[in-house]
Amino acid sequence: MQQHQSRTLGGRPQQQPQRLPRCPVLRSAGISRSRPIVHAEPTEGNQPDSGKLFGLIPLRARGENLDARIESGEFTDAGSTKEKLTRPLRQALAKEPIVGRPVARFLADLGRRWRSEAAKRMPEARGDIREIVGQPVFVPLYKLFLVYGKIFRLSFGPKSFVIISDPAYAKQILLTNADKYSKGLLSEILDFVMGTGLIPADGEVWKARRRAVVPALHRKYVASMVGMFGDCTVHGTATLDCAVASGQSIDMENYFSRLALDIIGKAVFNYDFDSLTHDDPVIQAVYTVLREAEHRSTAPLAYWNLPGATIVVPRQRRCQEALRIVNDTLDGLIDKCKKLVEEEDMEFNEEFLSDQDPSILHFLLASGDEISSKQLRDDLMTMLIAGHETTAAVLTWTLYTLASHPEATEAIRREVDEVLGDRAPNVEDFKSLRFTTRVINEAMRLYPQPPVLIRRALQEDKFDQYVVPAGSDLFISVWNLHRSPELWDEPDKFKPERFGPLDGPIPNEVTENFGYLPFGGGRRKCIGDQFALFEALVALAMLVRRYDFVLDTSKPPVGMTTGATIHTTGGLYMHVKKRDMSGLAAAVRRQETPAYAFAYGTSTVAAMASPASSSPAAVAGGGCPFHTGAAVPPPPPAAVAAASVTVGGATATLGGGVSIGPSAPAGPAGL
Ligand code: HEM
Repeated sequence: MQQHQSRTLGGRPQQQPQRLPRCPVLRSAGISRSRPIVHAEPTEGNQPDSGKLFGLIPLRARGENLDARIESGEFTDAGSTKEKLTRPLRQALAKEPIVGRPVARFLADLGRRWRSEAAKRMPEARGDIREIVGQPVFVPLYKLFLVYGKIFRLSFGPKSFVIISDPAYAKQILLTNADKYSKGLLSEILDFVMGTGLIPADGEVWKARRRAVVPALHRKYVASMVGMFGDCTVHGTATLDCAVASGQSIDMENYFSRLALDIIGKAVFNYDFDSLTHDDPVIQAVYTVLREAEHRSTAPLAYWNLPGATIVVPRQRRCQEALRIVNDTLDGLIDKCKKLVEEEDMEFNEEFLSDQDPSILHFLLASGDEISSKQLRDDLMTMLIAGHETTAAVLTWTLYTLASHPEATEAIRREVDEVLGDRAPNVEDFKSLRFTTRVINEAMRLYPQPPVLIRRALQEDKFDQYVVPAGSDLFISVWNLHRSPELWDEPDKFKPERFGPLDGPIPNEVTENFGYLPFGGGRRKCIGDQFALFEALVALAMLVRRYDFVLDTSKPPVGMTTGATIHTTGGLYMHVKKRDMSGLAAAVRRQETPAYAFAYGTSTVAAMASPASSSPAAVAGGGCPFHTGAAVPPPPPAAVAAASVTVGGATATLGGGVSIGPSAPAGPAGL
């Protein structure tokens, strides 16, 4: 790897980009409909909110600045400057045999020493933060990786970060020397929402919480969740059917965000957000808090720590209010579950699971784990956030990728037709849904969630010749690892076959020797990896089998922006059509009561073919929270004013806006 000199990244001010609301709920609720000016294919990104404060350089200009400077060779200047400066003198002296040659030899020795010292100094890019802020951070990091290689320091004034893009170094940080690292910056950023939950916690607290929480995701629990994934997916098809009937495109990123929220709410604390069919203050509050966590992870100034910021800054005031709503809701759920535990007559064992409430919260309380309500809340909040955005992003980018790979879509369908037919998957089916799993594995390689893992060195550590002092902040760029030309053949191409024969092991950090980290690795590896993979698999298998998804080309191209996970810049708008299954054998299209209906009782799979989904009300499309701002205008109010449609457990009153009635008990055929 070459040695490089420190450089200054500069930027020129240009026009200010339009702000883009990233919250799917806000977007779908039409609170702000602004669209980004600058759009990029998903190798670049768009301006998040923070770009407005700290940089006036639009994305393209920023990217081009960096590209132009890389091309100019300024970052590839290698070796010792002193050695280079003295080289012409040495060459001139070498021509003079009496005095010149001995001096030249002396200078050559010195030059060798300078070069070897320089080789021990880590390559360093000095920058103007404006060239990085405001675009997805992993994009410039990738460009710099291609020039600087597997380890380099990125410095902005007094701040600096070590960027790691090498599997062996990643393994050292995550596995072999894991006790030398903490979550550092991440704990500071997430403290306001996760406190000492598993993701930000370190040391003894982390050990204790991991010991307590991991057993809750036992085999039987995950198997029962698979049934719930199917139910939630089916519930969500009402919304897709609205889109089919109306002909309007639908923001599938928003859709998956809501699906994942509904699932994680039930899985973690047995709360039915039902965000797929309605909006309410709790859902809004959850999204406000999520967006704030992302905002804080991308903002270069921790202004919220300034005295009075939470009172004076409107955004921070809103965040405090949202936190209060979420905390109150969680406290209520904790109290309710405590009462259930007191009243129920269930013996606790390591596979404890209650039909009435199979949540992780129930397991934790029934286990007799003595923890404060605050710690419990921190744990629940952590899992809510960790398990929601990630899975939603994986589904979003998988579907996006499939849109340009019809052959993969067809292969998924063949597999699902054969293995499942029209029923939802159960946990046993995963052994057979191998190609579909590979598609998700490959989409997670191309779009890792999160794209960067953050650590702080608690002690000095060494990576080959490079010393990283205690206190250093390190970014393991999973994006760089997953797209490294040294590790992958045609790294930017979607090739699910790259992981070998389908009957081989499911790729993970061990099979790929830390070159593939979809769920991290080592002792802080994701505790929800199986849960999440099953969740994505159920949703993808069921939806791709039943619907055709086609990108809405009338919308701006899909670009990337980032918070904790990779978001699209303006939504993933797709036209949805029912798949033509007329050619399929009737036997495959049978409806049956699935064996998975374990913990969440009523299965709604049979409702997939319910005529209610094509009722006039559904055709109107106004009941979908997704369609409030869609391109095709809703029907005139008079036509829909009195219409109502029952969607799963909620009655949606149609009227051109999001006006959703309270949950009403509806049978499985409610769809
Ligand atoms: C596709 C979905 C998911 C992806 C891509 C994902 C990814 C990750 C990654 C990369 C890490 C490691 C972070 C680090 O080392 O800094 C992690 C940790 C974690 N994940 Fe997930 N995750 C997903 C779903 C879930 C779900 C569903 C849950 C909960 C049910 C969950 C709970 C956690 C927790 C608690 C941690 C912290 C573990 C620790 O530090 O001990 N994740 N996840």
